[in-house]
Amino acid sequence: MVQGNPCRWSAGRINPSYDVSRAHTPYRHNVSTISIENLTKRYPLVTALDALTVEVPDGVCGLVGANGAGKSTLIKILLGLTEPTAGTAHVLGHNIATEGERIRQNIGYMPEHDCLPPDVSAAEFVMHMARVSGLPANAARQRTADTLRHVGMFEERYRPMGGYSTGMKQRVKLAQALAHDPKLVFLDEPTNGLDPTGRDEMLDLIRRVYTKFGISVLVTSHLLGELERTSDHVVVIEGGRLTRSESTKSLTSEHQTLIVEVLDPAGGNGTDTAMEALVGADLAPRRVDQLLYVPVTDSGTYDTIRDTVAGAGLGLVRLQRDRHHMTELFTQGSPEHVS
Ligand SMILES: Nc1ncnc2c1ncn2[C@@H]1O[C@H](COP(=O)(O)OP(=O)(O)OP(=O)(O)O)[C@@H](O)[C@H]1O
Repeated sequence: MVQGNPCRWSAGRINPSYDVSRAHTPYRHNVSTISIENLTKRYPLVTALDALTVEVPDGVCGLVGANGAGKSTLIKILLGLTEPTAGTAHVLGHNIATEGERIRQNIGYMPEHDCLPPDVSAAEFVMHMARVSGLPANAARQRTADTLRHVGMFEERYRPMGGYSTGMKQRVKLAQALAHDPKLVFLDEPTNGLDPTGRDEMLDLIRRVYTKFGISVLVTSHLLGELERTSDHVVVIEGGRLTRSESTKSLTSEHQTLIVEVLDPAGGNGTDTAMEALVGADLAPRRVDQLLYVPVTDSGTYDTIRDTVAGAGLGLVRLQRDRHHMTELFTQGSPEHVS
């Protein structure tokens, strides 16, 4: 069960002639890492996945859904830990029903829950996982050092893991998923239990798993917002069904909104006047303090705002595109805009 070139990871650090065929791989939207067709999983009391069909491209893909949406079930099926009730899936081109071993040779898995033996050090544990995956002793030792260095656990690697903080444990779980140099890793809720700083550091590490080492990532979260800057692509599931599958860029750039700020040269309340005038021009402004947020309906919206504001005798101080965040797109009611 030796995976790929056992020296590639370490060679990346010490050898300038490192094989860059996978590192710094540009994101390729048209390459499917995982292909899922009509995947269904029924438990006696609940349907965890309901005819799910989706293509997961190369790169970092966020799998987002509320608790119980079916994320862990999907990962377990793709790993071959549980069988689907119906449907098929291919991981790295291999069929989950018939080529489970090939798939497992090429993927790493970071489980959601704490699973680290407390009396064992990180170095011993990651080394063991690399050996179990089939690496020869020397390569496993080198890879263990490299992965623990990558996740920032090199200094602490000889301490028993029972004394580690949650953040340190999450990092070791990530290191063991990477130890055998897989082509793809499944990370199940890697930011669980982390404080905001720890979460940001973990998200940066995950991003670098792809940009630095060329390992594709499927990362789950119940928090849509945190995957925005980490993921190239986002798959959203709800009740085991697909809600959305889109590139992060297109998700956050759709539904454009313009921020409008005006000034009344006569000294009155220009914002109220502008609000009234824009509604009269068939736009749908929303007011937050002295700013108006106006949804873009077509390419003429800019001109309409400019002309309407000028026609109302006001000065246009600001006409600026609002940047959308993924959380807004899935929030009920009026989104809160963050510029
Ligand atoms: N082994 C099982 N037996 C019965 N029902 C299960 C089993 N595993 C999961 N479920 C149910 O399937 C549904 C989906 O669970 P799953 O763990 O996949 O969701 P999730 O999106 O990963 O949520 P969480 O983040 O809370 O783990 C839930 O209703 C859960 O209770």
